[in-house]
Amino acid sequence: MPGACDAGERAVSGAALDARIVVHRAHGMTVRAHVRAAAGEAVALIGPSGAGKSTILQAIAGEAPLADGEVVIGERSVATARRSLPAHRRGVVLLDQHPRLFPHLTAGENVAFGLRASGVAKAAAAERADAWLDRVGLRGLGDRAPERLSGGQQQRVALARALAVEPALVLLDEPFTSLDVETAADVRALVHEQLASSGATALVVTHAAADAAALAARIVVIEHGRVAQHGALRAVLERPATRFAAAFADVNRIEGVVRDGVWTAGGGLRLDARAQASASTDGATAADGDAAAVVRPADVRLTAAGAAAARGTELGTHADAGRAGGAEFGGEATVLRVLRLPAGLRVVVALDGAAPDAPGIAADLDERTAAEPALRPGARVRVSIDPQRLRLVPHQGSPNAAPAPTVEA
Ligand SMILES: Nc1ncnc2c1ncn2[C@@H]1O[C@H](COP(=O)(O)OP(=O)(O)OP(=O)(O)O)[C@@H](O)[C@H]1O
Repeated sequence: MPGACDAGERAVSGAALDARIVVHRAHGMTVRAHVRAAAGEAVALIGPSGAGKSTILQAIAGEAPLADGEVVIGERSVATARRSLPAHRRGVVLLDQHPRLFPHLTAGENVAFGLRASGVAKAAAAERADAWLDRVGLRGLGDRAPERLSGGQQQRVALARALAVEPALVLLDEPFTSLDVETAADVRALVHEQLASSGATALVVTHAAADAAALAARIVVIEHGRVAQHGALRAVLERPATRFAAAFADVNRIEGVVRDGVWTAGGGLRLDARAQASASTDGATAADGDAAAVVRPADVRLTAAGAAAARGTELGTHADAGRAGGAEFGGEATVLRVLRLPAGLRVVVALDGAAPDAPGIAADLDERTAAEPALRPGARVRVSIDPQRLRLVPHQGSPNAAPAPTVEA
C-alpha cells in the first residue's frame, strides 16, 4: 500500500526533499547519491538499468535501509542509518508501474483506504474518494472491482489513492511503462496536472524523454549508483556529459580530446576548438583535456564513398534540411545498421579509425530521398558534419569537466 500519513503527522504539501543516500546492494554495489528537490518541484531521475534509480526512491520511501546518509523531507529527518520512520509516517507515496490495488475493495474503497488510515471519518473519506475519482476521469466507476477496470483505469485509481492523502512527496517509478501509448499520454498529462495543482514535490524515474519533458524541469542522471550529471532538463539534453545521457537526448556524442585549441577524435576528425568556443553562447570548451562533440542525427550528412564521392552523390537529405554554410568535417565510414523511423531512416555508421568501442554515428535521413540500396549494412559512405552544428562539451570526469556532482542544487 502506498504510504499514507497518520492523522497527527500529515506533512505539509510540497515539502522540500534533501536526501543523502548510501545503500549497499548485492554484489558489492553501493548507491551513493545526494538528491534534492525544492518544494513543489518535479525532478526526473534517469539512468541505465541497474544504475540505482529505484533504490534511491525506495530509500526515500523507507523501503531500503540507509547504510549512511540522511533523508530529510520538509524540516523533518525521516531516516538515517540508525533510525527510520516507517514509510506511512513520512508523508511519501511511491507509485510504480503496478497499481497494486486491493482486489477485494472497490475502486472507491481503494481510494478511501488511505484516507481512512490517516484518520478521516468513513463518510468523509467516501466523499473525498468520489471527488478524486472524478478528478482522474473515473466518475461513476467507484463501485467497480479492480479486476473490472482496464490497466489504465487501475493506474488512475492508484494515482487517486496516492494523491488523496496529500503527500508531501510523490515518488513515481516508471508509472506509465505498462500502459499503451495513448493511455500513457493521458495518464502522464493527468499526473502533470495533479502534481501542479497539488503543489507536491515529486521525483520521477523514467526511461522516456517524453516523461521527463512532460513532468520535470530538472533532471538527474544516475549511473553506477552515482549522480553523473544534473541540471535543467534542456541543459542536460543539449550538453549530455555521458554516453547514456546522449542516448537519452537522442544525439551523437563523439568523444575526443582538445590540445592547443584543436579538438581531435578517432577517424581523423579535427576541429578548431577555439573558434567553436568563441562562437558559442553556452560555454563550449577550448581548454586542453577530454571533450566530446555533440551533434543531432539530423545534422549528419551522408554521401557516397569511393568513386561517387568525387561527384558528391547525396545518399539522402534531411527531413529538416536548412544547413548553415561553412567548412564541413567528417570522413569515410561503414554502415552498421539502418533503422526505420516514423518520419524517415536512421543510418548508423562506424567512422574509419574510430575506437572499437566508440558508439556509431547516427544520421537521420528523409525517407523520400534516401538512397536505400546504397544504405545497407557494410556499405561505404562518407560522413560530413557542418562544424556550426556541433557543440563541444567536456567529458564527464575529464579535467575540463566540472567536479563530479554529488549535490543537487
Ligand atoms: N531489493 C534489492 N535487494 C538487493 N539488491 C537490489 C534490490 N533491488 C535492486 N537491487 C540491486 O541494486 C542495484 C540497483 O538496482 P535498481 O533497481 O535501484 O536500479 P534501477 O536504476 O532502478 O534499474 P531499472 O531501470 O532496471 O529499474 C542493481 O544491482 C540491483 O540488482
